Amino acid sequence: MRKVLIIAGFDPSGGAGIVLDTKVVRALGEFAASTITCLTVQTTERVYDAKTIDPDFFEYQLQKIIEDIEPDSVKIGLLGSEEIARSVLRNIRRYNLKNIVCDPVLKSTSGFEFGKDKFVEFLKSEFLKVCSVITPNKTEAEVIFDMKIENFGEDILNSIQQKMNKMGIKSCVLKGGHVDGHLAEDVLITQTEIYRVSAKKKGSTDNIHGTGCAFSSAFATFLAKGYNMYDALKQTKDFVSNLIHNSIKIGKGRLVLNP
Ligand SMILES: Nc1ncnc2c1ncn2[C@@H]1O[C@H](COP(=O)(O)OP(=O)(O)OP(=O)(O)O)[C@@H](O)[C@H]1O
Ligand SMILES: Cc1ncc(COP(=O)(O)O)c(N)n1
Repeated sequence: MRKVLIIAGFDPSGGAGIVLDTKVVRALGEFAASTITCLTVQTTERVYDAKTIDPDFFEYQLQKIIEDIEPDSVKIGLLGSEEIARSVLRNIRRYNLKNIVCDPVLKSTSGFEFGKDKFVEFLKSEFLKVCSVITPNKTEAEVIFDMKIENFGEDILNSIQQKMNKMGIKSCVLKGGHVDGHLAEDVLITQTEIYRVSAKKKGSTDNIHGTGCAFSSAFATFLAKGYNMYDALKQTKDFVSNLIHNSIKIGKGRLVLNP
């Protein structure tokens, strides 16, 4: 069995974060271990508050679990602070971790801001370049690449590719759930290639949450299984689209995925 290490935050409603991530890895037949970066007060309606774990304590759990399970891939979700991000970076280097999928979570679907300016600058200048692939949504990509992204036209994608090369970012999947249109299109941009996948859109993206978390944990699981980037993306897209089309209402707010 393949082992996926989840580094992410805790959402008590189970709609996002580590609870959803571990269910995704399990649904795909592999084993998930997890380290918690941050606790949230959160329901299907909104995020009320978030508190990052003490950075030394976080690093202690991270190192012990890496030494024990030796993961085949890593999914990074909500980091929540520069200190936690620095700790993750240090240990990616120390243990020479591979197949790292980073979902650069900056804001929840409901609008809660998880990252402040210094944290974002650290991600852009030092953190994202050590990841195998990053999976920003439209808003996160606009912050990371410092540009407006109205659509996934050739000019915009070429400009992102140039910026990635300058910043040292190896690969990026731009997720298009929040881009207008009747298709949910995502684009994998590597240093040399641009590759698109799409699926039928269901309802309003703003009414479902956890899609980005499920996407990055599925992607990390397919990399752990040995798929290349393109095949991992195709498999992930099918898996997540299916979850979205079968999303359920468990509380008073948004629909959630139920892998
Ligand atoms: N309404 C939808 N119908 C079908 N697929 C969707 C829909 N919304 C998003 N997707 C797909 O779900 C995946 C996640 O994309 P999205 O842009 O929603 O990420 P996100 O904003 O980080 O998610 P979230 O913030 O909800 O966790 C992508 O593959 C995207 O194309
Ligand atoms: C612990 C945690 N991690 C990530 C998200 C982002 O997910 P979403 O954008 O669907 O709210 C979240 N709300 N909570």
